[in-house]
Amino acid sequence: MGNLPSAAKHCLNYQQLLREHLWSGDSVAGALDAAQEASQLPGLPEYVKIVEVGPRDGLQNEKVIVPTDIKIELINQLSQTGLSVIEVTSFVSSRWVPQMADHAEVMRGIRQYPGVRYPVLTPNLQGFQHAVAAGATEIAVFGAASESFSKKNINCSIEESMGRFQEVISSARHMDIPVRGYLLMKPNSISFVSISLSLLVSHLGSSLKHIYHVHVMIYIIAFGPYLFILIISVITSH
Ligand SMILES: CC(C)(COP(=O)([O-])OP(=O)([O-])OC[C@H]1O[C@@H](n2cnc3c(N)ncnc32)[C@H](O)[C@@H]1OP(=O)([O-])[O-])[C@@H](O)C(=O)NCCC(=O)NCCSC(=O)C[C@@](C)(O)CC(=O)[O-]
Repeated sequence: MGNLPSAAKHCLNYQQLLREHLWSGDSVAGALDAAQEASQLPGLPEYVKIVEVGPRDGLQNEKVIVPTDIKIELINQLSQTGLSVIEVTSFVSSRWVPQMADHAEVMRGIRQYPGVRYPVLTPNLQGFQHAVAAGATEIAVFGAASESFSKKNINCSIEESMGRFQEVISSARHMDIPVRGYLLMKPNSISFVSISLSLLVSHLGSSLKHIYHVHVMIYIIAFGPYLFILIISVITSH
């Protein structure tokens, strides 16, 4: 935690701030003051939730497949940095994403630290069932804002994907498993954010009554001399 850049520290939520101060030996009163001060700043949200997606989003893009024990060690070490949510892996087809083929081994192999949540991606009911069997207690579904992106990523239309998510979400709700939703879009699709979100919410409305957060995540990725901006909308249920 002490190594986090100060900008990142300001993104920590109240519980994190409190924990950080306790770890560093500062008084709880100091932590409370900092949290109260932050929550009183006009226009700022009460907290920002950080989801560390490196073990899943990062490693799925590696050309060389990272060995399972290294992934487990990475997640175990991340668990000790003060992060409260670490996305562990994805229960997708190994034909599509061979980098995530060891999803069950990784899920079973990590040490789950108290206070840290370990969600996984589940594109369909099969993925969800395998995830639960491997011990996942929190999941995320992911859809796309364009038909071509949806087909390319999860091999189905947007409408079909909604049906799959509905199955996954209903099953998750029966098991009291929290669900997050990603909505993927190309960088130039910013204007579609609100339309896509309202479509997604209205499609899933019946099974997603517990939604109360809609976030837009902005990724800025440096690639050589270029900067890419990726906007992702995230709906969280917890
Ligand atoms: C969605 C599927 C599975 C559909 O894949 P499909 O081939 O259309 O599935 P299907 O239902 O036609 O079944 C075909 C075969 O796949 C199997 N199958 C079916 N489902 C599963 C499953 N869950 N896990 C493992 N196997 C599965 C199924 O059992 C069958 O096996 P067979 O009988 O031929 O041996 C496939 O298209 C897929 O795995 N896509 C990968 C999508 C993916 O992981 N994309 C990257 C994550 S999204 C992302 O990175 C963006 C995000 C979220 O990070 C935001 C950001 O960028 O920050």
